[in-house]
Amino acid sequence: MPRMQDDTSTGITTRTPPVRTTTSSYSVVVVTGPDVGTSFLVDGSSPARVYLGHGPTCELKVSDRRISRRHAAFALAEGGLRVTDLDSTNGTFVAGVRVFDALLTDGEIVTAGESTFRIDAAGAREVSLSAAESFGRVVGASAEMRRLYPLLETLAASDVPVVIEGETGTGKEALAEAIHEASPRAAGPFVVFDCTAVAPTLVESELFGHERGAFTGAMASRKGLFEQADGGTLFIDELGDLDPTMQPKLLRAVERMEVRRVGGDKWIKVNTRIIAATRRDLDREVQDGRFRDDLFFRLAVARIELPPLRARRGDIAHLTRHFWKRLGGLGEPPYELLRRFERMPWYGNIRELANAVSRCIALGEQNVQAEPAPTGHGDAMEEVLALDLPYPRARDRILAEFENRYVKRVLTLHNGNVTRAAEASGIGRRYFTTLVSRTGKP
Ligand SMILES: Nc1ncnc2c1ncn2[C@@H]1O[C@H](COP(=O)(O)OP(=O)(O)OP(=O)(O)O)[C@@H](O)[C@H]1O
Repeated sequence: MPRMQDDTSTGITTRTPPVRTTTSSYSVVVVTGPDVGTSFLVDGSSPARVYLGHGPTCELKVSDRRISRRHAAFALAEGGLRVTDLDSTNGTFVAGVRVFDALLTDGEIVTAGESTFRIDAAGAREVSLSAAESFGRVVGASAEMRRLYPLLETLAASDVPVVIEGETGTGKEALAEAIHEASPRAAGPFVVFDCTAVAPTLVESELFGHERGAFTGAMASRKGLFEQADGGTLFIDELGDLDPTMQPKLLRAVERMEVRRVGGDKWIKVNTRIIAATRRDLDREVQDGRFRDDLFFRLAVARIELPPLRARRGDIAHLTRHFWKRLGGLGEPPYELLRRFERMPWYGNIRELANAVSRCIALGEQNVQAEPAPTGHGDAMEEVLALDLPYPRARDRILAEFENRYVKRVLTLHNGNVTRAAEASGIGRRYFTTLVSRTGKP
């Protein structure tokens, strides 16, 4: 049974949805130019942004070469259809004026390249939205997210490469993992590679492994991430930052599903699904020659855009409740907190929201579950000193208490993510994990 919750007090309703909903709709019709007659209907069943361009994955794909690969985006907005120029080479014009962002209404004409487009209001339309309020670990009840869920289910069942796009903190990695977990590969490994985290000279051995003696310091042979992810999914984060010299090698690995370790001479077969993410506009990277188009075609078989949190405000209260509960907040998050959060811009997106919730809980705002202190009150150091223990035992007690509180706090601040908590603590992941198990935290 889906959860029923209606919080009209915050102006946001997270009610198990009516499966059908009504939205406005607009047709974008090519009225002059090489693609005259082509049109695209933007309604509530479209992705949050519908792209115009000559790139292969644009919904409104045109052959006009004076239009950039991903030239502009259309999105339904209150009172009209919003057009946003995506830093195109030749610009987007409304009534002869170059625009970067404009609200269009019925009958308006947009010009780009050698083409003109007419915007036709197509009336209110009824569309179906998924009734789900989450997709695995990815939580979201806004129309923008519920529109995505059926596509995510289809992608999870398939084995095609996927590219997830979105600003930092929008949940790209969480979504990749959710797709993996909902896929037939769920029992296999989910392995993460961040293209920005490894020096360019080490990327090859990281991805494909190396043989003993392949380079100074290669004391033993080692499997690369492609092999480690065999039978599962390899998530390549920040794909747009992959060094150009590595791009043909990655293409070969993805096309043939075989890798050769650095310093090795045999090709090793792998069975690894690739999901990649980027905060960069890959079309622009391709257009500007920084990213190979053949690799782009191979990986962007399916493309998902995760809208920024400020573009799906309907999720703010829902996510706040989710994190509040997950991070140990007592009862419901305070009403004032929800109101304040709903007004904030969230440039750091969901990561920023999760951190804000954990700060509220950790810093003892209303409705916060009390931290279990050793005796329930007072300064832990004073309490241990008052026991008049021998020095080594007193020191161990205080250290244990410090470690316990430190680990708990940093884990809370980083949403339980051990890797990030270890980084923030400035200690190795392995040592941090030892601390976690010593303090009995998850
Ligand atoms: N829809 C969601 N529901 C629940 N938790 C989410 C959701 N989206 C993101 N998160 C959580 O927010 C944090 C940031 O998400 P994630 O790391 O997946 O973002 P990202 O887009 O990959 O960020 P970056 O581009 O910086 O790598 C994670 O702790 C993740 O679990």
